[in-house]
Formats: sequence, C-alpha cells, structure tokens
Amino acid sequence: MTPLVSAEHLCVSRGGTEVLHDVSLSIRKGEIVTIIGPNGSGKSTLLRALLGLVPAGHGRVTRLPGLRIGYVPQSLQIDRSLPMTARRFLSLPTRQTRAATDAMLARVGVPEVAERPLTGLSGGQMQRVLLARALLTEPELLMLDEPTQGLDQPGEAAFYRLIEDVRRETGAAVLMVSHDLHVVMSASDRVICLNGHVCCEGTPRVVSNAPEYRALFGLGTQGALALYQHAHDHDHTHDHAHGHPHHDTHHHHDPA
Ligand SMILES: Nc1ncnc2c1ncn2[C@@H]1O[C@H](COP(=O)(O)OP(=O)(O)OP(=O)(O)O)[C@@H](O)[C@H]1O
Repeated sequence: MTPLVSAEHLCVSRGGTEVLHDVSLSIRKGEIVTIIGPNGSGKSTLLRALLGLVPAGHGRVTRLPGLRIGYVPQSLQIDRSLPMTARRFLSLPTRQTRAATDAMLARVGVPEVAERPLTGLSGGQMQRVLLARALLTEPELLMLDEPTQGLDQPGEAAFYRLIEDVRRETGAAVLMVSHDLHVVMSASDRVICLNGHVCCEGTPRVVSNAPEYRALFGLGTQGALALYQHAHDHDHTHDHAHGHPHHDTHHHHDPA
C-alpha cells in the first residue's frame, strides 16, 4: 500500500543546528503511530516537516497527492485583540453549518463552548476545540502534537477512545506526539522513538524492550510497560525493530 506520507533520509536544520538527522518513516492508511522522545528531540519539527511547513535540508518528504491532513499544533497563538467564538473558529477556513459545529463540539465533549470567545477557554477546552476543527475537515491523516496536554484524566482517556472511534469509522491514520508513555503503549499500533534520529521503532512492546528506549526513558517506566506487555503478549507476531546500537551524537538545547 502506498504510504499516506513518508520521509526518506530527512535532515532538518533549525537556527543553524541540525535537529533531525537521517529520519526515514512512513505512515499508512488506518495506522495509529506515536512519536515519543525527550524535550527538544525534534518531534514537533518532524510533524511540521511532514506537513511541508519546514523545509527538508536533505532527503525528502512525500505526501499522497490531495491528502487531507487534520493538524493540531502543540500551541496556537491567539490574537487576544480579535474576539472570535469557538463556532466561528470552527468555520475557518472552511464554512461549516451550525448543526455540524454543534455535533462536533458535542463529540469532543465541549458542547457548551460554541458561543464562547476562544480567549476565554481553558487549556483543555481549547485542545478539544482544536481537535474538533481538525476532524471537521474529514482528514485521511490526523497529525496531533501533544494532543492531551491540558486534558484531565477522564478527558485523556476519552480522547484516546475518540481517536480510535475516528479511525474505525473513517479509516483515518493518526500520527501523534505524546509524552504519556502509559497511554501511548496501549493506544498505538506503532511507536517511533526519536532523539534527533530514529532511535528505535516498532510495536510498543519492541520499543519498550529496546536498549535505546531504556537509555532515554530509564527503567522506571518498565513497570507500566511490563503490565502492558503482559496484557498484549499474544498480539505481536509481526514485531520488527530497527534499533541500531548507534550512539546519539547530536546535541539538543533545552528550549528553556
Ligand atoms: N524556529 C526555530 N528556530 C531555532 N531553533 C528551533 C526552532 N524550532 C525548533 N528549534 C529547535 O529544534 C529542536 C527541536 O525542537 P522541537 O520543537 O521539534 O522538539 P520537540 O521534540 O517537539 O520538543 P518538546 O518535547 O519540548 O515539545 C530544539 O532544540 C529547538 O530549540
């Protein structure tokens, strides 16, 4: 099957530093793929490069022609001098009917915010509105950058259920960046562990056993991961790992 989007030997520099080095990956129809990695490891940059928002220095990015992508960025700058209701925001750039916006706000769990100004929404409400806007474009690929930040725990669980429903109902693929290692392990078909380059990738089980993953996230997470593996041990007949034992020679600056 032709991938929806792929990167081949992608290198990207930001501010004079190479932040992505020789990254190759592809996302296929209906897959849920999660990118994990420490702060500053290039996760957001990778999404933006796949979207064509930042240029590839070397290598290339290929998207299926006409592919509809719903993108939820990590943060959105809202112009506070420009009051805009959630309903109006959902109608940009494509006009939506009242019924469609109401139904989508209900679906993401915030039916009450339709007439409220965006600037008055809480972080979690805003996150849901951003997801609603992405879903309204009927995406074939959803790209979500830390989509559960700001969501409370029930909200987080509901969020991953919603993503699985969307995948089941529409066949959309999902590529997301996440720091919720526990949830990632249960919600993803495939995990890509990034630290400037792809450290390791594969099913959650393969990744959590990879030495590169353990080096990055330590053994402290193993309890939760072991629990996951125990519950899913039957389900990984096609595991594959690309965990090359190379060392990370890139330096990453703390965004702080
Ligand atoms: N516009 C930019 N100009 C200069 N440097 C940038 C720019 N955007 C990103 N960087 C740098 O590129 C590196 C990767 O940033 P990126 O936001 O992709 O990391 P991340 O893995 O998404 O981090 P986090 O987990 O903190 O969100 C960081 O060192 C960051 O400072």
